[in-house]
Amino acid sequence: GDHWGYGKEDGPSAWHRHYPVAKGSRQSPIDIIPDEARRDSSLGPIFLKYDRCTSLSIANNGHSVVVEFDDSDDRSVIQGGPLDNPYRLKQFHFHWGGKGCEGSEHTVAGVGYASELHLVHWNAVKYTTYEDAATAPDGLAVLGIFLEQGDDHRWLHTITDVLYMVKFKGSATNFKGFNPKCLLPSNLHYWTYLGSLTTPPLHESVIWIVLKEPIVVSEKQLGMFRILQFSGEEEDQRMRMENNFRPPQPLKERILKKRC
Ligand SMILES: CN[C@@H]1CN(c2cccc(OC)c2)S(=O)(=O)c2sc(S(N)(=O)=O)cc21
Ligand SMILES: [Zn+2]
Repeated sequence: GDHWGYGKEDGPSAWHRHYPVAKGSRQSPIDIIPDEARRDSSLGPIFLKYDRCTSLSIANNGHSVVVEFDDSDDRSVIQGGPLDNPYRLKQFHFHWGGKGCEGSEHTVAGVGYASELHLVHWNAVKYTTYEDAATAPDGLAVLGIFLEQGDDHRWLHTITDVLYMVKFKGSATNFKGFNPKCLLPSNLHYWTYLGSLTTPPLHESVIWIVLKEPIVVSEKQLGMFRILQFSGEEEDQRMRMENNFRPPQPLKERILKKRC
């Protein structure tokens, strides 16, 4: 099983022991410095075609809460921006902090948000399976959306109201008819760079597209994420799921880009 986590012994600073790519040349997340982002005239707008998306389930995988989609055809894709073809939506999940402190993975000029939503897509044009795509340099496209603490988010309730059903690691339940379009901010201005999964296996296979505009959610809604447990129901050690974020990694020889 997964022998990694976010604790002192098994957390991000220890991942390199089992996953040496943790010290690679295109690791994620990064600290985004807006003034250093290079304008790129070849970057067009991104298009999210989620209208026919089919959510299937919501689950606690011991690292986050994940909503899985039917990715057996191109019914829900992201395209445009830095992408050469459409990438299929496979799942989305969140990263968050402890009481009132940081929680996002990417930071902006050194400042973190309370949480970060990741919509994971894969290149089904070039690769036959998700697993093949997840190890290819242009295999995945992850859309990152910051969550800022403030007023209640009307639609996030659809998710936070069912978290009690997936409290423990390994629990899952039906979650049909959810369209993540309702979690998007009003404008899709973005930064983009070549990076990796932010969790083991840390594959350097992700084209990151991080939206500039956060969505606003309430402290109460953020608190609902913290009823989740890293641990399974049978384990006697209760481990509240929080601070499940990797800190920013060295940019190295990469250039952060933005649309003109
Ligand atoms: C546990 N964390 C997820 C692992 N996944 C996974 C699943 C199946 C195979 C595989 O590699 C072969 C990886 S994943 O690709 O769904 C992603 S994306 C991602 S993030 N934070 O960078 O957006 C974390 C994870
Ligand atoms: Zn993630």
